[in-house]
Order: sequence, then C-alpha cells, then structure tokens
Amino acid sequence: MLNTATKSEAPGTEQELTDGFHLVIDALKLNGINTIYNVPGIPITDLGRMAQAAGIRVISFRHEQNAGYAAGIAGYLTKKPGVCLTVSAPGFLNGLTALAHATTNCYPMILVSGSSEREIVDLQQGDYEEMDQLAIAKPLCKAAYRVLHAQDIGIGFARAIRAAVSGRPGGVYLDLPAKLFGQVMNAEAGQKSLVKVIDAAPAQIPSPASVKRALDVLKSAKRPLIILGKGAAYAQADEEIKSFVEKSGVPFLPMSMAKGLLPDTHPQCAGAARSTVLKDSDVVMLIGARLNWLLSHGKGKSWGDQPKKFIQVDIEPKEMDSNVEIVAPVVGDIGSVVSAFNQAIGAGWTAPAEWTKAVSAKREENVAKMAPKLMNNKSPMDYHGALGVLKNVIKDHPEAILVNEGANTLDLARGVIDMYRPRKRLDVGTWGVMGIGMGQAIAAALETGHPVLAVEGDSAFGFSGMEVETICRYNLPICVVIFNNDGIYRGTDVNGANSDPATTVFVKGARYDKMMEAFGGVGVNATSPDELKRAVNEAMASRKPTVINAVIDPAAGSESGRIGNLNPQSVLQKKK
Ligand SMILES: CC(C)(COP(=O)(O)OP(=O)(O)OC[C@H]1O[C@@H](n2cnc3c(N)ncnc32)[C@H](O)[C@@H]1OP(=O)(O)O)[C@@H](O)C(=O)NCCC(=O)NCCSC(=O)C(=O)O
Repeated sequence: MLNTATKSEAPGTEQELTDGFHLVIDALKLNGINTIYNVPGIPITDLGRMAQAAGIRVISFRHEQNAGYAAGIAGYLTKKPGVCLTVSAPGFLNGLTALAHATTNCYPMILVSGSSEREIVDLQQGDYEEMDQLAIAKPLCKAAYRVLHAQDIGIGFARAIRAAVSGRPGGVYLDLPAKLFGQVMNAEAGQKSLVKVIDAAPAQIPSPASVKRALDVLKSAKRPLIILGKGAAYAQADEEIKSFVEKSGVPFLPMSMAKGLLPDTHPQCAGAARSTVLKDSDVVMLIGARLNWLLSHGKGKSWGDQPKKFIQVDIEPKEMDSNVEIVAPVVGDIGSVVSAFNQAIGAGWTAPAEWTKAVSAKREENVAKMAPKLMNNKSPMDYHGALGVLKNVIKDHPEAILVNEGANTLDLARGVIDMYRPRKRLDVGTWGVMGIGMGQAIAAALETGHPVLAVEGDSAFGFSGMEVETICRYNLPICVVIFNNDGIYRGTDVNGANSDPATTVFVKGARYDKMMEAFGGVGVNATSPDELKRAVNEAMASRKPTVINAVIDPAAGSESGRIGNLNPQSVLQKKK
C-alpha cells in the first residue's frame, strides 16, 4: 500500500503525493527494519511519530549514546542493521561514540541523524546546531552518506544497509538534512525509487586451497587450540561450529562474547585453563577472533616459549598478519568456512589425547579451586559470594541474556558465570567501554523477548543509569544488579591532600534501588547472597523491571581489575 502523505489540490492535476518522512519510513519497512532506537528532537521528532504510526517500533531513550549502544547490539543479535535516530550536532555527537564502538566491534548499525541546511552550514552562517556531520562521521565508521533529494532516499538506505552488513559488519552514518523530510514528490514515483536490498551480506566462500592448508596445519599439531571470537557468535553458524569443534576434539577457548556458543561446561571448553592453553598450545586456530590486546597480540609472556603456528578464519583479508604471522589464513564468512572444514576434515583425526587430558585436568583443578569461594554467605558480600548466586540464576535460566560491565565486576563475572547458549553474553567488547549496560539490556529484551540480567559495576552503571526510566516506561523484563562497593575498583581510597573525596570513590552507602522505585519499578537492597538470590529469582519470575543494589564490601576487589598493565598506577609501580 502506498504510504501517502497528501493529495495535490490543483483542479485537473490531482495526484497522490508522498514526502521525505514517508519515504524514509517506507525504505526501512521495505527492508524489514522494524525497530528504531531514538531520541526525539529537531528535526526528527515527527519522523519518530510517523514511524510509530506506520507500525515501526520507535523506542525513545534519554541519551543518544544509550540509543546507539542499543542499535549496535541489536545489529549483533539479529544480523540486520540496528538503527539509531538522533537530532543534529550534539545529538549526533552523542550517538557517534556508539557508532565508532559498533564499527570497532563489527556490529552492523546505522546512525541516522537529522542535520541543518547545507547552504547555511557550508557558508558557516550559524544555523541551529550547525555542523558538518558527514565529514566528522566519516573517519569513525565504515561508510557515510548524505541524502539531499527525496528521490534518493531509497538508494541512500540501500547503500547504508549493504555497507553495514556485508563483509566485515560495522557502523554506517546516514545524514538527512531537515529540508529533505518536507520534500514532496509523486507517490508512485516515490515508491519506485525505493530499493529492497537483495542478498545484503553475500556468502564469501573460502578457497579450497586455503581450507586444505588450514586443516593440514591443524592436523600437524600435538597441542591444538581453537579460539572462538564474537565473530563466530555473530555468524549464527552454531551447529556447524559445534560439529567442527566436536569432530576435531580440539580444546576451545571462548572469548568473552563467544561464551555459550558451545556451553562453558562442555568437556572441551578450556575457559578455565586459559593460561595453560595459551602458553602450551603449538597450533592455534582463530575463528572470528582477532589477535588484539585481549589476546596479548599473539605474543609475549601470555603465549609462553613454545613456537606457535596460527590459523586464522576471518571475513576480512586485512586481518591476517595483523600482529603475528598467520601460516594458514582462511578468508570467508564463518558459516561457509566452518562448513567447508566439516566436509574436508573427514574421520580419523582428533586432537591428541595426552593434550586434551592435560587441559581437562587443569580446568578441573581451577574450577575446584573456585567452587568454595562461590558459596560464601558473607555480609556485606564479596564478589565471589554475589557471583556464585548469579551463576546459578543463569544455570536455571539459560535463555536469559547476561549484560555485563565494570572493572572487577566484569572480570570476575566473565570467569564465574557459565553461559550455555550462543549470543547470551553481551559486554563491553573490544574497547572495554563503560556505558553499554542499559542500552544493550533494553535492545536485548526487545529483540529477543527473553529476560535480561544486567550485572553492573556501580561506576559502569552510572554512565547509562538514567535509562532505568526507559526500562520502566516500556515495562521490560530487565533485572539490573549493581555491585555497589562505593567506588571504582574499590571504595576505600582516601585523598590526603584536601577535603575533596578521592578520585575513585562515590557517596558511601548509596541506594541505587531507590532510583528504580522513583519510576515505578522494583527496587531491592541486598546485603547478603541469600537476599540477592531471593531478589533476582523474584525478578526473573515476575519479569518486572528491577534494580538490586547489591552491597559489596568496599575493600573487596583489586585496584587494577585484571587489566593490570593498562592501569596507570600499576604501570608506575612496575617502573619503580
Ligand atoms: C584480556 C582478558 C581476556 C584476559 O583475562 P585473564 O584474566 O587473563 O583471563 P580470564 O579472565 O579469562 O581468566 C582468569 C583466570 O580465571 C580462570 N577461569 C576462567 N573461568 C574460570 C572458571 N569458570 N572457573 C575457574 N577458573 C576460571 C582462567 O583460566 C584464568 O586462570 P589461569 O588459567 O590460571 O590464568 C580479560 O582481562 C579481558 O577480557 N579483559 C577485558 C577487560 C575490560 O574490558 N575491562 C574494562 C575496562 S574497565 C575500565 O574502564 C577501567 O578500569 O579503566
């Protein structure tokens, strides 16, 4: 049906008309994009209203950065670009951090921002929120486009969608000057100008030679290791990956957001033997994982003295040899590559038993060491006591999505909480950025319909905390647990120089649960693991928006988290 804006009145020339607003909405609907993550304002307020009236879900946030993080993770979860809609200059800039984050993390996302008039911006005559947004966005995303004419809206969205999802996914910026929305054109011509993107992310089949080379290297290993990254989780090739890992018998190490692609409790999972497998392996196959800082760039102390051979599977050819030599690069989409591996690997080869047994033994040892720490019932809680409770919640609700950010809260939760299903753990990603929490929780609840457990450091929560109002407004099944230890890393720092608080501490005994009550949600103050357990179980059963202020001993936790050498203080200590 034509999304008609109006009819022209001139006698004898009556025709159906459409305009920029309606063409934007039609372009999105034609391409199956049915949710917009939005902050209203000039010049896109009416676009949001009209999109909602036309059946698109328009979710309004309190800050563009959170709407942007929501859009990015929606893209990750669905393989369709998540759309974030913002106002011009300041709103655009607020959304830009999330766009750059999406690009860095390879999430398909489109930031659509209204902008001021080209004629005035280019002459720098001081328009309302004047800014050359296209130029600013360009270096921070995969592609950036501006649409000046209503008849080009279809092409503009088609280019943006294709750029976001094809090859290595990423963020795309689409600039829509205010004047565009009011441009009127013949409705039929308008519909004809729209483009339905066919095969937006074409399969990229690996060359048979690269597949053979990779499997030959893998089979030559005495101590092979597979590292699964979030690229592997994004691919939604879950069965192929599981089948390949199990056929090969090779221990696998999941990167943070790849946890659950195969369950963390799988007998081949080497998550709890991380140091051992990195150091002692001789052949490492990276599937959708990059050799960046999270893997110590593939060299140095973490990787030990054993010579290593790396096999890398990635859709982006430029990823190969980025940090160390890749002896067997396999370029292709992960589904196609792993399916080719499954066909070519044949029967009869599995990882040597001596190695797999050694990895299992180390894993059992570490898991056994951790177990008693998770059962303590101290009040105020320490991290392990509180996380022991949450580990069981996810075990009982494997369909739930875990969102996780913080320093200690992130590092410890990653190890303690086992994941059982793919794409259920969402966290700070490649940048280790704080602030993703509420945006990701909201998108996860909306896109999947599953309950969300957001495990947040008190500092991390502060970056997006106002969105608890959004959670209540849309009545989303999100339970936020704030690990409140009165500060960053720990809550015990003291400033000896003057009466100001130390730089890393917050108000002592703050009650984040009261924030939730202010908006009609459920707020609980939990001072012991038993209280925490009761409150989280209730939230999961009721699906009511909940914030739990989990009181953690301010002295618990480490100053540097686990990223010690990135912390200036520990760098200084090392230099002394
Ligand atoms: C780079 C890393 C992957 C490396 O972490 P590591 O500490 O080396 O590894 P892990 O956390 O995976 O594991 C730590 C140890 O726990 C073991 N381990 C893991 N899982 C388990 C279970 N289930 N049971 C028992 N033991 C376990 C694992 O084998 C390691 O022991 P061993 O095998 O014995 O070694 C991680 O630090 C990371 O993802 N960091 C991101 C941090 C980040 O983004 N922070 C946000 C910045 S905060 C911020 O903004 C700021 O501070 O500033």
